[in-house]
Amino acid sequence: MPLIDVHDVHKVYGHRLSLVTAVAGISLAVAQGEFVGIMGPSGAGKTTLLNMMATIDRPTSGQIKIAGKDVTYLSERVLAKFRREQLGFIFQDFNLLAALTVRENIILPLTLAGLKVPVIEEALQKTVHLLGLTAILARYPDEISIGQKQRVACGRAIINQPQLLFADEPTGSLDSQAATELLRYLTTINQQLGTTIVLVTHDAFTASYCKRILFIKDGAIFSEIVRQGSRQAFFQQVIDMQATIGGGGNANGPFTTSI
Ligand SMILES: Nc1ncnc2c1ncn2[C@@H]1O[C@H](COP(=O)(O)OP(=O)(O)OP(=O)(O)O)[C@@H](O)[C@H]1O
Repeated sequence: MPLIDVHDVHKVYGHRLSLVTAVAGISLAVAQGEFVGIMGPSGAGKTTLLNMMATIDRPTSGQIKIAGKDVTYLSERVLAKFRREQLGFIFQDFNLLAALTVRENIILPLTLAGLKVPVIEEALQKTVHLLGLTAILARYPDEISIGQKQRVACGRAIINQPQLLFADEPTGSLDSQAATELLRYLTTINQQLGTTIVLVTHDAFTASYCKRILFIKDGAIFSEIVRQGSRQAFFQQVIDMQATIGGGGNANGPFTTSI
């Protein structure tokens, strides 16, 4: 059974006189433990698709199952609990709370869930050890680097050990060194913790860390590539596919030189 099962999903925004079809009948499956990228031109429907899989947005029609559970039409209250317990999220702009320390930001999901201090402390230690954040726990977000900010956001996303981690342009605000670091940590999370990762990106270097990439165009799946050889070879495949798909690829983006 796939961990994520998307069946003929459509998403239409707007009202009768101005309808926008963001997703036009996508079906896909993501297996447990996969590291999947979603790419495609600007406006292709990537974020809409990710948000529907992440239960942040609802399909207009179609069905989405996560671990066999149909999440398509669950109530908002049930979905909020499901997200808190089963899913992790990383966004381009980190979404850290400026008034909280790094430590408080990372443990926030567990504090909100009302877990006991020793349980929180144990989870915190594991997370900060994995992400190399031990030395900066007492600092505030405006006292750390951009790359550290995204690692803190990553820590907050995985502290509840979600089976699924969704990331929307996680390297979009990072320089190439910080991006590389984050991508190595995401690889570790995928390989060591077995966390399934689904990531949206415009960037070929970022995508080259995935094991499989779905290319979306005009709200539909255009093609798919699977990494078989080296990451460098996969990077070239991504660039080639971006050239084929056209419109909005980032083949000359800031990270292409670091390959
Ligand atoms: N809330 C909304 N209301 C109306 N239209 C929307 C909304 N969200 C997205 N759209 C439209 O749906 C289409 C797909 O948007 P989406 O953000 O999913 O694309 P994307 O591939 O993630 O684009 P980008 O790479 O530029 O972020 C676009 O035409 C967009 O303008």
